[in-house]
This record gives sequence, structure tokens and C-alpha cells, in this order.
Amino acid sequence: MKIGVLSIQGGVIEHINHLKALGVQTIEVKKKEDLDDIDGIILPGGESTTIGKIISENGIKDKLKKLIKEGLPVWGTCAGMILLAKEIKNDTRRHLEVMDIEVERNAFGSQINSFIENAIINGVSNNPIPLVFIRAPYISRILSDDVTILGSVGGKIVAARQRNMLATAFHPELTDNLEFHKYFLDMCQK
Ligand SMILES: NC(=O)CC[C@H](N)C(=O)O
Repeated sequence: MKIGVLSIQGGVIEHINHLKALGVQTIEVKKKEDLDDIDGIILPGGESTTIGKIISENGIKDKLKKLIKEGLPVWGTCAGMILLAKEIKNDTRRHLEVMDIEVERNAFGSQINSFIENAIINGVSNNPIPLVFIRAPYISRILSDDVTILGSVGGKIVAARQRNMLATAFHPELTDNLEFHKYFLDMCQK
């Protein structure tokens, strides 16, 4: 199994290290040819405006959008979740527009730009796992019945799945916990 990690900007190496710890082959996706022959792709955190602009210019966006629509498993963390969303409440930009969610950027307020919370995520872990939020978005609205909510923090939806698409507002790659990466690899195996 070979998993791509979109490598434009942001938390790339942390995802790669987690994937390697689970024994899978990885590829840093920097150009559209890197999307060939992958079994899944992770869109890491960072700055969605920057990542969105670059993938739009280098041709990754159109090709990736087509692959996701054809069923390629994808997991967006934080900025990656913003890239997947069909709607962004507080931004005029749109990126891949594949997942039936509306997100709000930087939604946890300026006083708590970053925090860690332990919570149970349905289907991922039966015990609370540490969730790291960094200037995180949350899912402000679910746009279709096709989307399943996997977890909430403080009444805000922070993890969801729609078929081959997984979105988390937080960063499992910044903790020692591998449960989320295992869950995604399971999606990639099916
Ligand atoms: N850690 C992150 O990925 C932050 C996301 C960033 N605030 C954005 O809007 O793109």
C-alpha cells in the first residue's frame, strides 16, 4: 500500500512518520504526477489559502478532485479539512469542494488558538484520545445525509466521514497516538 501526503506546506513530515511507523510506503505529493498509483492521500494542516492557491496553479487540484470523486480515500486534517469542504462560512475562497460540509475557519477564537482535548471518536477509539487543535476550524453545518459525524468537542463537530472522505479539525499526527492513522489505512484497504 502506498499513501500520498500532500507536500506543499504544513505538517507533512509528522504524517509521514506516523505512516512509516505503521509500515506503509509513503510518497510526498508535490506535483500532479505524484498522484499516480497511490491508495490514499492525506491533506495536512497548514494554511488553507496558501495550499489551495498552489494546488490550483500546479494542476494537482483538478486531478485530485477527479480522483476523490472516483473514490480515492482522502483524509484532510485542519487546513486539509477546509480544502475538502464544499462551503466555507467565513471565506470567499473554495478549494476541492468535494465533501458535503460547511466549515468555519479559525473557529475556536483568538484566546484559545491552540489547545488539547481528550475525546472519544466514534469508530476510531473506544477510549478518549488526545486531540490537538491549532487555529482550528470546525464543521459548522452538515450539507447531506451522506455525512456521518464522528466526534464533537464543546458542542462543535470536529470529525466527520463521507464515504471515502475523512475530515478532522485536529492533528492526530502531532500526538503519539496512531489510532486515527490506522482508521484511515483501513479506509484505504477497502
Ligand atoms: N492548523 C491548521 O491547519 C490551521 C488552519 C488555518 N487556520 C486555515 O485556516 O487554513
